[in-house]
Amino acid sequence: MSMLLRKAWDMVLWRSDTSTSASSSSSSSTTATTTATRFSLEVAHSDMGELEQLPSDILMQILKLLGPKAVAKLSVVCKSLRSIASDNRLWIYFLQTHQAEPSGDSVFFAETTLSSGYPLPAYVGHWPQLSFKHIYGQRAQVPGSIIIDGGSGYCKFGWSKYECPSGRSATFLEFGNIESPMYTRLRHFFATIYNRMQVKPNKQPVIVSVPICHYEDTQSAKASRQQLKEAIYASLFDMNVPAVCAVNQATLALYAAKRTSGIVVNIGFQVTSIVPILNGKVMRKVGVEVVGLGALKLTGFLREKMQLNNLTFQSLYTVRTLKEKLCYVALDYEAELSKDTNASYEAAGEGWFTLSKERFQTPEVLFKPHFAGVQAMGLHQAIALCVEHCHFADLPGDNDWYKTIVLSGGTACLPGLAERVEKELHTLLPPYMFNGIRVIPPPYGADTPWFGAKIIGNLSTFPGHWCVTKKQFRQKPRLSLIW
Ligand SMILES: Nc1ncnc2c1ncn2[C@@H]1O[C@H](COP(=O)(O)OP(=O)(O)OP(=O)(O)O)[C@@H](O)[C@H]1O
Repeated sequence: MSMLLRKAWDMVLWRSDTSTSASSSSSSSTTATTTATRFSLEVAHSDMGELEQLPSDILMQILKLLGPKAVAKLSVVCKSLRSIASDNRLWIYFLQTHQAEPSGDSVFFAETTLSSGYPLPAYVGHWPQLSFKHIYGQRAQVPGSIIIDGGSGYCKFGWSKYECPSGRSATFLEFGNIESPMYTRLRHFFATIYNRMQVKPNKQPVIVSVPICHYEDTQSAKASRQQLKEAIYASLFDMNVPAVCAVNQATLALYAAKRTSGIVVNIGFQVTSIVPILNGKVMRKVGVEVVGLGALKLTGFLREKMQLNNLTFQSLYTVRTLKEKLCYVALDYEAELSKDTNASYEAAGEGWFTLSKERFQTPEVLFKPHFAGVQAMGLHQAIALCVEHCHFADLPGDNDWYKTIVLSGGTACLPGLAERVEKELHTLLPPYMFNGIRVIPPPYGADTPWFGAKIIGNLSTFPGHWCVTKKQFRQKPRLSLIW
């Protein structure tokens, strides 16, 4: 293997030498002479020699080890090498290993669907042939952007070129309600995040994600949304951020699932929103359902159950951890009650805890809010209602656009949730509405909207089509922005 690597490396070095000599000669002689020299050099080295004997998968492994720069040089050595060194699988591998992309599929989705910015193209008639080698090169030129997913409970922040968020903070505890359009609060919030990332605001574009709020299709809700938008843009531009892209969390979660249409069920910190989205646009006219139940309620419910069972704990953080580590959603609640469901977990600094029925009774609150004293419809009923509204809205285009249901939010990571939602929808909806429905668990766990933002931030066309610059904002503050 090392011999072969050396041989491949020699080819890279040879290519570097010839390109240097060719370019230096081009400055001193005529174009015709340079072309002739280059041609003869290439003919002389047009075979792959021993490398040709190798099975292509072995050769592919060697190229993977050489890395993208060397492979790009090799691709001009000869025809056979050009073909293998341009193989999309190889460049998908480099996109994953050198540019921290989660998968080739998400790059393909982004470049074919999101690259021309918002509004998204309504219908892509045929999928174009993409060269991932070309995309790799273009993406290498794109400056990294800052991503701030300002969840109402927990903020996740980091760099688009990194694999995952680099930090988190408890938004509500630290900054209060960032959905209320208070300039000073937002300015403090953003300044603190930039400080924690140790980065100057004027260097990179920023992608900001905010929870879906003021969701009604009324004039006053529209005015509140506009006010919040303007406060976000004004606070960031006053900090000299060069360009801002603000998208709501639900739309980003849909992009993370490689979709542009569907229903996003975001189980948030205090409320759950069920958001129909068509071609990247929130269908407020169809109706966003909001249920007054979120992560906080579930933690509170488990705390009460533990207190009733004389399980003592020092901090609410322990209860939250037990919820995350031990709770799950029962497929059949009644049947689960008769099973042995004991399980234990060692919470840091507090020792071992054993939970039993609380493990599935806690998430059951989502389906039976009255368990927690909340008067609201269950999650499944709210989703079914949204599906009905989408069906009868009879919007132009694909009739089944709403049949992909993407779960989002930390609570949506509870094991068994997608299966249970699907089962309940099967019972609640007539077959012509249910057939084709697919419920997808959060594609990137609790950080799903952050990853949706990363997909946008690493586009080969970013920031061009997605961002608003300070100048644009100052000239036209009320321009219709992505929300
Ligand atoms: N694996 C898990 N299982 C269950 N709950 C989880 C899991 N991971 C995180 N959570 C819970 O998710 C909650 C935080 O959710 P999330 O980060 O989505 O909130 P948020 O983005 O601030 O909400 P919002 O959508 O209102 O802005 C916490 O209560 C946490 O305990």
